[in-house]
Amino acid sequence: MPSELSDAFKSMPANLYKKQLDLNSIQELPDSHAWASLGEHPCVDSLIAESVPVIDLSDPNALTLVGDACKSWGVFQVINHGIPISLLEAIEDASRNLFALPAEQKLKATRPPDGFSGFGQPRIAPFFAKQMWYEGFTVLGSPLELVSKLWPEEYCTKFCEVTEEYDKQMKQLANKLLWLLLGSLGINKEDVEWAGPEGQLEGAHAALQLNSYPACPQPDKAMGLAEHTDSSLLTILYQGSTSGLQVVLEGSGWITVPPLPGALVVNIGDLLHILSNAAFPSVLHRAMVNNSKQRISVAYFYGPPATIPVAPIPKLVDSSHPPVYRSVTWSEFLATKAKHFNKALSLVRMPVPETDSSE
Ligand SMILES: O=C(O)CCC(=O)C(=O)O
Ligand SMILES: [Fe+2]
Repeated sequence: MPSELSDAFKSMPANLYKKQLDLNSIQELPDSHAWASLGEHPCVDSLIAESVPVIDLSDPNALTLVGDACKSWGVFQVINHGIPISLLEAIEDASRNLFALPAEQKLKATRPPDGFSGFGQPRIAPFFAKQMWYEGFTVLGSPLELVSKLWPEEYCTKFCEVTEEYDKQMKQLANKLLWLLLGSLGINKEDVEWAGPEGQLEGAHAALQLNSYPACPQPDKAMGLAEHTDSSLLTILYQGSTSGLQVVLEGSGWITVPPLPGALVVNIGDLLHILSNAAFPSVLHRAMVNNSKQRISVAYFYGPPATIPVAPIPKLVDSSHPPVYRSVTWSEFLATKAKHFNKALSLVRMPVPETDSSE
């Protein structure tokens, strides 16, 4: 099993750049990008009154509100989160500049088939018959080596300064959110072995994913990012001011997470679903496109140290709540997901105990 996060895809190489078209120059939706069945899974915004909770982190009731949102939705938006708007705007600008580079220039920094960082289609692309109206740039660790293939030193330094500051501030927020989320389940710093004595989660890993969805000539037939759950503990998403993110509301269907000025979307990932012994659902989500403007989003995937076994927290396990999952490291889970995609969680699920038929 891979020991480093960056090695997670070594056993499942996928060429995610080879056939990439320059989406900015296409006037008509090619068949390769036309998703026939989208109409079967429409967005139900106009049919339901509910919406993804918006939580003010400075609210004295934040713990309860966050706990309720995580249990029923697996996703919420946060305001008063402490990340300056100027930093959110700076990372959006930096992403726009990156994606505006000419296609042949981007080829110099494509994601290697078995690697993590660089330009490319999403890792989930091989599991879908059609291609997504999407381009991504993933950063694990410092992006300096990669971006120095794209820009002169002065531009690289600026880009790296923004991503490093973003990473630093997101890490603090992710830490705070994780303890708040776990706190809502009655979990303290002593209950998580890898948290460290002060709960500082020193070894926590994170990856930054810059997403671009160019304006699309036929948005009702195209898919930005197909439905998936994230493999993280939690993901913090900045979606700027352009709508596109949708989540599944169980029993109702897809609903939009509307962009709110300065707000961040927080969603539960597969590993927190496991850690919480399935108390928090890992929310299914997707991104749609529009025909008037490019949409940029920035996802910060926050997870545990790469090789620490993640399992349901013992305090959440008892005879009436047996462990739903076996333990798995983030690296192992990423490798499993790369191979089996939406079956990965079921592959780490504990077998359901057989019931005694004589009773
Ligand atoms: O662009 C979005 O709204 C969603 C992005 C996302 O789900 C991801 O990067 O995993
Ligand atoms: Fe996602």
